[in-house]
Amino acid sequence: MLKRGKKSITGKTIGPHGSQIKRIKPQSTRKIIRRYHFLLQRKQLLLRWLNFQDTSTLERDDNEIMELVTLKSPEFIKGWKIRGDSLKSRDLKIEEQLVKLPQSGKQNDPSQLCFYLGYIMKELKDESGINLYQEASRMGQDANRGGDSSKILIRWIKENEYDLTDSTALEIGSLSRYNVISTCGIFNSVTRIDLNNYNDEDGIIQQDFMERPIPKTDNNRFDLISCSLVLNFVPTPIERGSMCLRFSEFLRRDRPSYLFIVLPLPCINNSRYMTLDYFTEMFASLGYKRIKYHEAKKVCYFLFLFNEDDKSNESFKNYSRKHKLKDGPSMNNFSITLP
Ligand SMILES: C[S@@+](CC[C@H](N)C(=O)[O-])C[C@H]1O[C@@H](n2cnc3c(N)ncnc32)[C@H](O)[C@@H]1O
Repeated sequence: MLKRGKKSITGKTIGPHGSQIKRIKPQSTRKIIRRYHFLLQRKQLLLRWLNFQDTSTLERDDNEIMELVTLKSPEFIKGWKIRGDSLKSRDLKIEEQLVKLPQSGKQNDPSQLCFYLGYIMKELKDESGINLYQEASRMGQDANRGGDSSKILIRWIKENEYDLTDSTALEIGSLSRYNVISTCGIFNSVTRIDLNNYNDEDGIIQQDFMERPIPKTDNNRFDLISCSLVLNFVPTPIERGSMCLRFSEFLRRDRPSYLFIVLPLPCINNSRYMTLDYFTEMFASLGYKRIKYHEAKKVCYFLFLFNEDDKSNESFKNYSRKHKLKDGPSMNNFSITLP
């Protein structure tokens, strides 16, 4: 019998559960994921510097942004086209300039910034770019590399004997129907959604959580939402806040319901604008009580119990802008602001 990740008789590498997927080495996995997040961050920085980051812009999609930036400067198109369709070699000079952007950026003339934006948006848009990113994320979840994060969620549920009889779960940012949340047999059904499903993995609905229709009755709400490494993927603090606010629309109110969140550890322990206490208190204002927390080497896991009656409109206003909580040269700026 073939084991996961072993070579088949034809020499092709077999991925989880027999699917044929390209294997990516752990170092490359990390590089791809890091670069993707780096490009997302630089895109936001450029949009801000080019004054496209007002609240109305948040509603705009990439096509609209492209039209607006092109009107500002045709350099955007030059940046977009510079690499043509050659996906192998990156433009190292531009990549270097992008790294130094925070130091040099504001002095650059706007058309140069538009050029960089064109380059970045093409890189991000490229289907094979996102495909590779998702594949890298999926490889990161491989059992040989520690497994997917729902493993710890299910351990907590079993250890604490949470009653989830006849229950349903929603997995946001799902990359595989074989994650432990789906295979553990605890849930009657697991709805899996992701913005992209380029690998056409069966059983994952291609859907933006922010566009998912809001259920009107508890029968259509979920007992548990799992949101692993998704909030950090959402580009701006206010969009992250909107996502946090929206979770409760999908959680049952007639019996205990749960929210499981996983974040890269530096979002919580090395940000100027976020700490463990701040995150916990922000969620408390939204009606969530933290019942479990675990820090691993690189990520941290939260399990919250939701209670609609604990929502406090007054206190959640405290989180509508970012507060500098700490400072230091090597800290990041991860933050969440509630709309
Ligand atoms: C880093 S991957 C994490 C995947 C997996 N959950 C894990 O823990 O490794 C982030 C995923 O979140 C998805 N995502 C981001 N925003 C989303 C949204 N608004 N709705 C649905 N999926 C979203 C992305 O498409 C991406 O596949």
